[in-house]
Amino acid sequence: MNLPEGFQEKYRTLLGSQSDAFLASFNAEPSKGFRINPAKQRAVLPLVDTSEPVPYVSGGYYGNVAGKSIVHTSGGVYSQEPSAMYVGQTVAPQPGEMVLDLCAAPGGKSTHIASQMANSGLLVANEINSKRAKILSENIERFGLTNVVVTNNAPEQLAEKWPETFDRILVDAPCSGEGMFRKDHEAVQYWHPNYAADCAARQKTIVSQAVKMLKPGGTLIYSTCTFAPEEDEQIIAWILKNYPEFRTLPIQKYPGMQSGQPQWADNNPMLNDTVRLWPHLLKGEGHFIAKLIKQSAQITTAESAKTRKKKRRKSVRQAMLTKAETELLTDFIKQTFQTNPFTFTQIEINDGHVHQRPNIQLDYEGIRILRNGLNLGVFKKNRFEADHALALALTTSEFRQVFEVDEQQYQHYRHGEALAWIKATPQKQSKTFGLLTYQGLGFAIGKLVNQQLKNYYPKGLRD
Ligand SMILES: C[S@@+](CC[C@H](N)C(=O)[O-])C[C@H]1O[C@@H](n2cnc3c(N)ncnc32)[C@H](O)[C@@H]1O
Repeated sequence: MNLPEGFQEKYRTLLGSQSDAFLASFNAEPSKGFRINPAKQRAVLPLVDTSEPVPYVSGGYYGNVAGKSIVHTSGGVYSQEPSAMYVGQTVAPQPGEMVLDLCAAPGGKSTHIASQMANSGLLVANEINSKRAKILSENIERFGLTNVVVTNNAPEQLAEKWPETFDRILVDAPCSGEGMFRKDHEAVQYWHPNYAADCAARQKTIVSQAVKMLKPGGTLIYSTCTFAPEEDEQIIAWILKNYPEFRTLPIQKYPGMQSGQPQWADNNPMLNDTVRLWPHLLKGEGHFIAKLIKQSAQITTAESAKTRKKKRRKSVRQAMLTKAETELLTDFIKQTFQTNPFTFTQIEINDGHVHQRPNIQLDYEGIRILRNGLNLGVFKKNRFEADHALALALTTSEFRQVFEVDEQQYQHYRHGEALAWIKATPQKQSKTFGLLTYQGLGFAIGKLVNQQLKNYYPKGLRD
């Protein structure tokens, strides 16, 4: 790979005797990996090669999974390069917590974080870029997550709304991406001697908003996929200097991982707690991770009281279903599921679209929401149409009708075609929704009508 002269010089100076190995690593193949969705593990394990586990991530494996394979489309796995998996592992959310992933698209860390929360508590997965936020939302859906709200806002807008709200915040910052040069050759072209400093300025702006949203006692995780000290140790040194209520927490170092380098910033020994993953020392791309705890209140007591009052004044705006809509939805649930899998008190309707919000609620006025928990479906004239998300969030045993398809039918359905279905037995009810599975994994919703499985595969996902 052609690396800019300035880049090579910079890392020769910083890395000394290690620099040859470091620069040579750019000519090696990038590492690939996938993470198994714990909720679908039993069905996925026989279908993937788990011979090479990533030693520092439970459920993480080296290898490649095709995007069109059933383990991928059913949300059984998330393809993620191995070093990046250590970020979600370091976040280590506890069930029931309120977590914010501030720079979340396309969703690698969010899907990992939410998987560890086992659908309890709340994860707000935010992405500033609207196109990327849509992809994030699709990945949250694919992973079958029901406790996630996907938002599309600038960090400043969220901080205004949610002061001292979260137990954990991840800032997986936009960065110069030097650690991804092997994966994305184009990224090299953006490199210039001041690029890291430009990125650092933006990172400080983002972090300063994250700091406001963290509860006292809360944990901030900061990560980048770059080697540049300006964006790594120097950002953490800046946080420690400007926000004295923060201190670092040690991150476990597995073989091949190194401590952050205090001498690349202001020599603060706390930087030894941070971790660097180098491509010449382990099988993975370049990453930096820091974990910090906020020890005391960031905003003054007077300000907190004002915020609490403001929060109390805001009533929760929850659109309710009409009697007719409730009846239609109840019929749909009875016909489709063995027992009611939903919590009615959390069901809301927005423009005919029905969703079950997570059980922890925030004030979302003025916030752009792309997904709020689990999408159930939409009212259309006098019927209720099931949402694709149900196929991914619910298990096969929850559906009354399960249609196990073969390889060819799997491909056809994903192209958008209806399937002839003559296997219908008397107990298979006509005109009701059911789950399509392939190799035991649910991947779509379908409706059996006159010995045909009508296609409900979302247009945007067809191929
Ligand atoms: C490293 S990527 C995040 C990757 C993601 N966490 C994952 O694991 O899939 C950084 C993200 O920050 C977003 N971003 C860019 N500028 C931003 C800003 N000023 N504030 C917040 N996020 C920003 C980018 O659009 C990008 O999606």
